Amino acid sequence: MTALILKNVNKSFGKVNVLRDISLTVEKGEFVVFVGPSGCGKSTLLRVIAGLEDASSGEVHIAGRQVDHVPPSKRGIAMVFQSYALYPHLNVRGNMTLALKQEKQPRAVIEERVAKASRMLNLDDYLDRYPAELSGGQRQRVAIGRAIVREPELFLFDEPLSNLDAALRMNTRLEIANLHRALNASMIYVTHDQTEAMTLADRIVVLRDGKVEQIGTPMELYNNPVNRFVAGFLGSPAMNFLPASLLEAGDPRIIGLRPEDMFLSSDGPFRARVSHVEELGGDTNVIAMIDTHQVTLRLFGQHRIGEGQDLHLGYNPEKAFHFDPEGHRLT
Ligand SMILES: Nc1ncnc2c1ncn2[C@@H]1O[C@H](COP(=O)(O)OP(=O)(O)OP(=O)(O)O)[C@@H](O)[C@H]1O
Repeated sequence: MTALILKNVNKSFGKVNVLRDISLTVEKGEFVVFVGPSGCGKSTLLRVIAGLEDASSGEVHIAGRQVDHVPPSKRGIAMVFQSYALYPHLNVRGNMTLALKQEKQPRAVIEERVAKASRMLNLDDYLDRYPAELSGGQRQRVAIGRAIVREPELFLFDEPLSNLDAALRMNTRLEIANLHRALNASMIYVTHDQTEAMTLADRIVVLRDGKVEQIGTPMELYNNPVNRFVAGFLGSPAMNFLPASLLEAGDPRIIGLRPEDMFLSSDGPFRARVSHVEELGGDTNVIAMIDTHQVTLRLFGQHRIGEGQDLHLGYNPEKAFHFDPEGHRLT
């Protein structure tokens, strides 16, 4: 059975079309990530799925049931927000059990589910604490635990890690990946952190201006983006774009080169001046100007390169992407 089907979903606020003709199928057990620039409609789409917003037209089906007129609490979904949204006057156990009590689940079921979720999330020692007595990471784990105990058909995550610091983000990201595996749950996850998107997703949906630009596995999108927008959106540092006329006068195309596919080469075709060097220890990012175009190279290891230095740069032609001036992919 499919976890979610969206059929031609549109949403407008007044005259503004925020979601445009979105169709998508999520299989049971799949982890699907929505990415896209700020304002592209990721959260609105999640809220339409959750029932917190009504679609202006189109259909939402969850686990085989059309839910367009079903209230959020009856859709079989559980949502985890960036802000945690815990009840401050309830302790961890109270936060995790509230929805189950409202559903009038038997006490034994409630206890069993809380025990299982708190074990999975390492929350056993915190069940009597109140949200104010927890760290940000612990609060987010409680919010995730609250979703798990409901055993939803579909988990919805809205940027759940964006309030956490970098180290905690990485740990919690791994926990979410483990949870997905352990629960074999269907999950939809909104983020604008593309590391989260690349590492967590079975499939990524790239949105732009309320429309789906491309859907695919992380590597499909990375290796075979349909256009310049997707090519530039996935990958960190981002893909470099250079006018092909730098190599051949009059060529209107744009060349796309990933930072790892450019290198130092004394007979390389590009002359560049280094504007900045980021030494990461294991890697070095070199930011340089080719004419008026900024490029980033990702070099393996440590390099003695200084600002203002002139370099010759080469690239691997097999790894080059070509786009027409409108950004459509050519090769
Ligand atoms: N209740 C509302 N009324 C009017 N416009 C809205 C409403 N909610 C969202 N919008 C608009 O819809 C568009 C999409 O917003 P949405 O929050 O879905 O984007 P997003 O991709 O999640 O962005 P971000 O990454 O910044 O959170 C934005 O232009 C936003 O201003």
